[in-house]
This record gives sequence, C-alpha cells and structure tokens, in this order.
Amino acid sequence: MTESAPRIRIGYGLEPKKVHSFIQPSLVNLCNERGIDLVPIDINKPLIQQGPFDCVTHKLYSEDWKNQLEEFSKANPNTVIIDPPHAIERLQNRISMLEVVNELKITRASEELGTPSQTFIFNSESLSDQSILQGLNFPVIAKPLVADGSAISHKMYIVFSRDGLKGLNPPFVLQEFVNHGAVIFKVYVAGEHVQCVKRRSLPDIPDASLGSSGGLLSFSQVSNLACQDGDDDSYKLIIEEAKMPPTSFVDEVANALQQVLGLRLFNFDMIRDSRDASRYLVIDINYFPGYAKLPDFEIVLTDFFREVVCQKESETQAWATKESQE
Ligand SMILES: Nc1ncnc2c1ncn2[C@@H]1O[C@H](COP(=O)(O)OP(=O)(O)OP(=O)(O)O)[C@@H](O)[C@H]1O
Ligand SMILES: O=P(O)(O)O[C@H]1[C@H](OP(=O)(O)O)[C@@H](OP(=O)(O)O)[C@@H](O)[C@@H](O)[C@@H]1OP(=O)(O)O
Ligand SMILES: [Mg+2]
Ligand SMILES: [Mg+2]
Repeated sequence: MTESAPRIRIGYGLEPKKVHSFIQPSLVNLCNERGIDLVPIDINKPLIQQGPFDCVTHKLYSEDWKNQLEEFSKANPNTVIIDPPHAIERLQNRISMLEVVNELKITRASEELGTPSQTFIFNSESLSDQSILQGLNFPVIAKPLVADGSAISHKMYIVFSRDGLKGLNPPFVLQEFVNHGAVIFKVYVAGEHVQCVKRRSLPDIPDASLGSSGGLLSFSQVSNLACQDGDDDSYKLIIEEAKMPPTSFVDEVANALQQVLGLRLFNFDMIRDSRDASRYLVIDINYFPGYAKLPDFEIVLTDFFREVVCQKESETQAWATKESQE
C-alpha cells in the first residue's frame, strides 16, 4: 500500500448481532493496514445521506432498506452493492433456494449432486392430502419456509412418522432426512475464494427409531454446536476422521452456484449420503454467513473487498476507453 493510494471505503449495513460476530477487531485492524475503512451504515438515517462508499455490503431484508439501496445506487452508480437484493431474495425461501441446485449443470464421473426430496405444506388440509406426502419417506425434517435470519427461521423438527406431523403447525417445508454420518460440509464463498470446512451435524437415524411414538424432536442451529470448549470428544473425532469431498468438485459446485445465484457472499451446506459415498446433497444455502468462524477470515475478506473495488475500477476504465474510441 503506497501512501498516495486512496483508501477504500466499505459501508456495511448489518443487524447488531451480525456486527458483533463479523466486525471483529482483527478484521478492522487488517483492513486498516491494507487501506480499507469499514464504515458502519446508520440504519436509522437515510442511506442517501451517508457515504461516499466504494462498496456497500449488507444483510438487511426490509422493503424500506431495499428501496433505499435502489435510490442510493441510482445516485451513486460507481458504488458496488454486495449483493443485489433481488438475488438475495431467492435464498429467503427454502424451496426456491434448493431449486437453484437442480438448475446446475455439474457433469462429474465420480460425484453426483442433488437435493433431498421436499414439499411445502401450506395448511392443515394439505397434511391430510395423500398426494402431497406421496414419495416422501420418513424420517423428515420440518423447516420454516422463510429463512430470514430470525431465530424462528432456524427452528426445526425431526419427524419420525406421519403421527408426528400432527404436532406441527403449518406452513412449513418437509424435507427427507438423509443419513450422512453426522458431519456436514460447509462451503464458504467470498467472490473468488472458496473454502470447505467440516462441522457437526445431526446423527444418523436408525430404522428402528422410525414409527416411534410421539415421533417429533425439535432442534436449532446444530452446526454451531461443533467443537466448542468442553464439547463431546467423540464428536471431535468423528469430524476429524470424516473425509473431505474432492476440492475440484467443491470448487465446481461453488462456482456454478455463484453464477446461477448472482451472489458473491454466501455459503452452502452439503452432506454425503451414507448409503452412497459418491452422492452429495445440498440442504441449505445462506446469504452472508458467519465468515468469522473460518481460519484467516480477515485475509479472505480484505482480499475480497480489494478484488471488488479493483474489478469495478477496471470495468469503469474499460468503458471510458471504449467511449473515447467511438
Ligand atoms: N435433509 C437433511 N438430512 C439430514 N440432516 C439434515 C437435513 N437438513 C438439515 N439437516 C441437519 O439440520 C441442520 C440444520 O438444517 P439447515 O441447515 O437447513 O438449517 P439452518 O437453520 O438454515 O442452518 P444454518 O445455521 O446453516 O443457516 C443441518 O446443519 C444438518 O445438520
Ligand atoms: O450472524 P448471522 O445472523 O448472519 O447468522 C448466520 C450464521 O452466522 P453466525 O456464525 O455469524 O451466527 C451462519 O452460520 P454458518 O453457516 O456460517 O455456520 C448461518 O447460520 C446463517 O444462516 C446465519 O444467518 P441467519 O440465517 O441467522 O441470518
Ligand atoms: Mg444450515
Ligand atoms: Mg440456513
């Protein structure tokens, strides 16, 4: 970083809990050293009155925020918005989120990619409609349709039998539970950067548990429980011993997803089917996930912010050159 190079201003619009987990002193320090200023956006003041920013990064979902971003973008066409709200919206619905995976063209000889079967239960009448549940094998997971960052959007139930469904209030998504050896692969994408890590997941469900009376078990954000202090050693061992999916496969899926989604900051959760080690299933995609849990996240994110601004500068320059030649 030469003294004369202008500093980059990244405005961030985040909920307080995200500011707390993401804007860590180590990130602020590295950004500072590398000529990047992380500037909080005051969500109680009009965005248009704030800035200037080279880039605005955000994880806010209200209509008012989306309108403000649009207005800001029109007035400041050189500011990069990470990411466009319409593209993020696709991840706020657990049906449309996974439909994306089935649009991908991944042609691999040694791995297969898919999603678990799922269906949307709109109301209690849908539950008595035999055709809706047809083709869905128990156990299943009941997931809230909306994934909007609220605690309620993470609250889920394992349902062991048809009987168990009686204890739930629609609307919700029912997704087939796939045994996968209690380890989940979380693949983090930040622009060009792709990184896969292993985390704790739900344990396999033996056939004998099916049809168990009551038939319902609630849980929330199980992967965040992994390997914390004092955590169960046997879990650590299971995670350590799990084989990673091939890097070339992970990269191919991440790049294809990035293209189709039109997003630069996201992660996806992938499991490996215990019945077929070449079969991988994407079960969840999250916008702007918890990057701070990645090793060296400060380097990943500062590289990303620089990349974004450099890319925009080259585009602007290329455009100006073309204009002057015409
Ligand atoms: N179809 C499935 N088969 C087996 N296990 C699953 C399935 N879907 C979810 N799980 C387990 O439940 C956990 C939570 O599910 P999911 O990732 O959909 O929820 P989430 O609240 O959106 O998670 P996140 O905190 O990553 O946003 C997963 O991490 C995994 O352990
Ligand atoms: O802090 P946030 O609210 O963004 O929480 C996100 C959380 O990151 P955190 O570790 O920073 O809590 C993410 O964890 P990882 O996938 O990285 O494990 C994931 O659970 C997202 O779904 C959460 O987003 P939400 O769906 O709740 O908006
Ligand atoms: Mg998940
Ligand atoms: Mg999620």
